[in-house]
Amino acid sequence: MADSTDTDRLAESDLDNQALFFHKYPKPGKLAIQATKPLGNQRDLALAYSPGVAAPCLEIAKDPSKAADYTSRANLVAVISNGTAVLGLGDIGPLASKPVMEGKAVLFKKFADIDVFDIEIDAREIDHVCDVIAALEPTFGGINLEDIKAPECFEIESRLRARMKIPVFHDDQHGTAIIVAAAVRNALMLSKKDLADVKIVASGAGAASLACLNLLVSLGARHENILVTDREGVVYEGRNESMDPWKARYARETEKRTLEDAIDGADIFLGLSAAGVLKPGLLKTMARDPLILALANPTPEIMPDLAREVRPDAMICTGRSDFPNQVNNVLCFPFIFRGALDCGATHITEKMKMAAVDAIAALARENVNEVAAKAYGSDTPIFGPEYLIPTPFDPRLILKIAPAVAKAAAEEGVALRPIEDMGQYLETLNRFVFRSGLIMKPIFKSTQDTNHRVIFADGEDERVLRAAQVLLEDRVCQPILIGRPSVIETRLERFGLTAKAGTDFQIVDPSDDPRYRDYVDAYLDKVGRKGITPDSARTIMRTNSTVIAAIAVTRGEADAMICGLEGRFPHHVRDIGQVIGLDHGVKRFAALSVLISQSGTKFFVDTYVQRHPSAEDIAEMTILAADEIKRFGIAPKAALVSHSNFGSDDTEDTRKLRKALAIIRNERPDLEIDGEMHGDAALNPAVRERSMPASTLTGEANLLVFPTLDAANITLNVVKTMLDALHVGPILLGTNSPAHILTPSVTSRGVVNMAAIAAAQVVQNERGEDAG
Ligand SMILES: NC(=O)C1=CN([C@@H]2O[C@H](COP(=O)(O)OP(=O)(O)OC[C@H]3O[C@@H](n4cnc5c(N)ncnc54)[C@H](OP(=O)(O)O)[C@@H]3O)[C@@H](O)[C@H]2O)C=CC1
Ligand SMILES: CC(=O)C(=O)O
Ligand SMILES: [Mg+2]
Repeated sequence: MADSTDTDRLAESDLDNQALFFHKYPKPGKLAIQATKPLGNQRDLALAYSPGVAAPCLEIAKDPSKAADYTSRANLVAVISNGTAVLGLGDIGPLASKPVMEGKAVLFKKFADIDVFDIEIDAREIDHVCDVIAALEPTFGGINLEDIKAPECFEIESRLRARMKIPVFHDDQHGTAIIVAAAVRNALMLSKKDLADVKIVASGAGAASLACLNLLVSLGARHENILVTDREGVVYEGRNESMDPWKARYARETEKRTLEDAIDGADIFLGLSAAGVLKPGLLKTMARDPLILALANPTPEIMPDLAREVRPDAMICTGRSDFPNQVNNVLCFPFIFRGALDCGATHITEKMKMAAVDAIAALARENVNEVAAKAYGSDTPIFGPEYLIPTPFDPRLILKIAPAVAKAAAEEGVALRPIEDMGQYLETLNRFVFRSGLIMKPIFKSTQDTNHRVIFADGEDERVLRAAQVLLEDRVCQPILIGRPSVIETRLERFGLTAKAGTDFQIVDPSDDPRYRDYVDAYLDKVGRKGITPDSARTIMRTNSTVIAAIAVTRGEADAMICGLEGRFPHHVRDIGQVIGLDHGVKRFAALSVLISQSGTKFFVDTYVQRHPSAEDIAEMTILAADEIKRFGIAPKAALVSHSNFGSDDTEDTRKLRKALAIIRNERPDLEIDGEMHGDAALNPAVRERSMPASTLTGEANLLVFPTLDAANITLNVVKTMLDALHVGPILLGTNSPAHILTPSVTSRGVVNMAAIAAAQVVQNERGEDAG
């Protein structure tokens, strides 16, 4: 088993490699453009392009506000950088900044469904930068300036705000300031200190730091309580080196010259400078219950564990997602822009920023509701030193920040399209709660540090080896690999993976394992009367890694198993059936597949096992699938899909579905389900309403149940390919212990997801046993 020091070492050394791999495959980069209108025929072409396109052009020429109706502009933001202050990496230039800007674009999309063009400009002079950006106004609904260094960024932003009639927002300044202000407010509430009295020492006198200080001052912090340091040390009155008018506002008449001098007695350390600037010893002189905001990215001014050693009373925040209290502008920019775009704001005003601060700070102090709890996984956070602000995954962020910002915009008179019906607006925002594509989050969270053992039948496969490394680093489970140790070691080295076979994970070598005889006996116990002779059992136990994995699970040497990267699905089903068997009361296995795409998450059953299920089989698989879906924190809504719509045809299959519906309604009246119905009626309530106004299904179905394997599997693959969706699964339903059969086309990410699902099933089964 790997201890935490081992896994830390692995994580530090291998994250870079994984990040390079992640960015390169399957397509370089993180973004692509997607058309939102079909271009299926000559007529579509005539509408989308010449001659039809002239009509919206002329409408917009007459009335520019019509661009919001006829183009994507109102939901399109430019993330623009000149690469002069890229994270804490410094002035690495516009081209090298592109991965960060693509990353910001993806966050805009994921968290707030805002489309983004990332624009990296080769321009450093203020005039040049402003001319380039101002000229882009016709294209965009908003401008998010990113990683442009101080002091130029201040002038650039204020000039562009004056020149442009769309929101211009320098994220490193204001996004950071908003989230810092929220964290400070909540921390001071816990330490029972007043912002007007606290002493603040800042490391960094650049874009982020000065904007944070400005906002804190406007909230009540006092200039005379603030000391700012930069590369030259304390910013004092009379200093000439590396000064500018924005820094000069914080120059103090003081004898202090170093961070060490300045931090003495400070209540808040605000780090927006560079890695490792804050040495642990310096924390000793800080006031009681200090707040340490070590926000440099990717490596903070001090790592939380070092800070905690010296100051156990400290509240510690970083910009990173792998520690509690992630104070990062990602908590702000997607949501503030969502609110600003939705009301057609021409500017983001101080009042809109304050509304965002209030919303974020208040959210952390609210009880976590059921929906949000799912984003946090098993440990529901409680407001306190380890939970000063919500995580970026909290689905309530968009519901709170966007309306507050839009309301403030209307009050300030900068909203061209004020939101008229806030209730209705909230409804539309609700779509993010389940469409974020972050569906695997509760699964991963529930497995954290539980250390369950997942055995992989295909332990020599590159995808399994890559997955094993990720699973170890992310503390999802302890992988056990079946394979030849020498092959595994050579491949780990070849793929640049730092995990060590035998140390970081256990290996089961089928040709040389001391438990071999015990395994053969255990197998014969299971299958001895099913036509397997002792001789063939011995051969199978040397050659069939699915059987070996399954025996390991039944002997309690592993908690769950993954196989199927090679070989035929039905053979693996047979082996698992013979050894692990069916869960109590279950008659047949079935396979549930999840498709995650930009347009939502859908579950499909049975995609791999039962060719021609009976009505009883369909009822059973639907109930198993619905229960599995709850593990993802989703309430199942099932549709029995067919070529027939609520009795429009009468065939063997439609009768079968109707009978299945009756069985399910009888056995599980709690389940929201209807059928048989067309696929479009399942997914579109308006279509369903036309044919069956009295349907017991509400909204969009998320579980599609098919009459045959052909129908389910064909639909799965067609939809997956057309939507470029991520397939998670197949999840084998009905097993006595978690066991999953992947398909030969699975990626290493797919292996990770399925191992996490298996580990989460173990966790949940244990909880069920404890409760029972
Ligand atoms: N967590 C979050 O959400 C955010 C974090 N950040 C982080 O903040 C940092 C600064 O970003 P930003 O303000 O945009 O960049 P800027 O280039 O505008 O400012 C950087 C500031 O840090 C100072 N600095 C750099 N190195 C050191 C050092 N070794 N010791 C003391 N001071 C130093 C610079 O000093 P000088 O003036 O002397 O050059 C300058 O004042 C980055 O690490 C960035 O990742 C930024 C935005 C958001
Ligand atoms: C988070 C961010 O914007 C930065 O570190 O620059
Ligand atoms: Mg930035």
